Amino acid sequence: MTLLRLEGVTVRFGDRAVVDAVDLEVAEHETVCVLGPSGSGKSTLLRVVAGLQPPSAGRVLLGGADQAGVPVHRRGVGLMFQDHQLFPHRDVGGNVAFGLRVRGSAKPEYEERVARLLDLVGLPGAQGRAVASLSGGEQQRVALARALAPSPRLLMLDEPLGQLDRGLRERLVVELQGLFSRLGTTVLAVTHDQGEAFALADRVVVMRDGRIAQAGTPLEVWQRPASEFVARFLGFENVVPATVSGGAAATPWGKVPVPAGSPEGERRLLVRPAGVVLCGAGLDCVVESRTFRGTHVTLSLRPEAGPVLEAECALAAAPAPGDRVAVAFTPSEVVVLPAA
Ligand SMILES: Nc1ncnc2c1ncn2[C@@H]1O[C@H](COP(=O)(O)OP(=O)(O)OP(=O)(O)O)[C@@H](O)[C@H]1O
Repeated sequence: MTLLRLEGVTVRFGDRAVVDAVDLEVAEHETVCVLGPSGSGKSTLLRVVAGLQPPSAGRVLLGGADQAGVPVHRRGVGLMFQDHQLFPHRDVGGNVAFGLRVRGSAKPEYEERVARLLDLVGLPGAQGRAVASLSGGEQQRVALARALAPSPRLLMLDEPLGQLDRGLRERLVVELQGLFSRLGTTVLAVTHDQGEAFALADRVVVMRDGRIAQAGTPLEVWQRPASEFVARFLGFENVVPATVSGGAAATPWGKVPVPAGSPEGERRLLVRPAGVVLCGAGLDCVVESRTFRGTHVTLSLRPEAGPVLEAECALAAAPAPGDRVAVAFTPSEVVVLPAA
């Protein structure tokens, strides 16, 4: 069932639409991550759903009910923003209990719930600790427990792990995912970090200039970016102009095979690095640099023609900078994109 529905939501500041006719649905128990570069309108979209920003046009429906005129505290949404989330002068328990006390819960009732939430976020018994004594990751968990405390029907996260270092972020993303699925929480999160979005979300929504550039499962978006913008935003660099016909594309790198059924004509072409394969004969390149990625190596190759190519290869097979190599292209890793 649909919990949240946005219909043609537009927010204008002056004559600029920073959110532009956005339609979006979030199903119950679903985690949707809105992803996009800085300034694409992600936070503004969240603020509209929360009731912190009135839309200039369009409707926000929660559980089928139009939220026009419904104030923030009556929408039943939980909010967790990236900074200054915690009250520094309250202890951990006081922070988590805040929303419950405001709602008028009795002390024994909320104390039990606070204890259960702190267990859930991996901080059992931390009620009496001072906020200042917590690490960044612990503070993030307390903020999460506080947002979850009043059992919001929709939890909204704005750059939830933005301040944390990568290792901690990766661990917390996995924990959050488990927690949301155990609790059956419906989540709308915004982030500019594609790794975070792809790890957390059932569905990702990529925004560009206030509009939805693409929506789909992480796998769909990753495998079939809808445009050069989305491809580049995901970090893919191998995008060139191409003329597609008869199962191949004429590109600055020469002929590149494309998947069967690809659209023909003047297009843009994405070759994922995994589809640039070192082989005995093909496009001659010089290795410019290589970066170890743990499970594989990313190579930056200077081809005899066309722009620099990014390739991936196994650790053991990695050539060194300055080496001459030849590459061929694997059609399953090639995506024909619309012309720019
Ligand atoms: N109250 C406001 N008045 C005028 N312009 C605003 C206001 N709030 C936001 N904007 C502008 O709207 C655009 C979108 O802002 P928003 O914060 O929604 O983007 P974002 O995608 O969340 O970016 P970031 O990732 O940097 O937080 C920005 O250009 C911003 O400057």
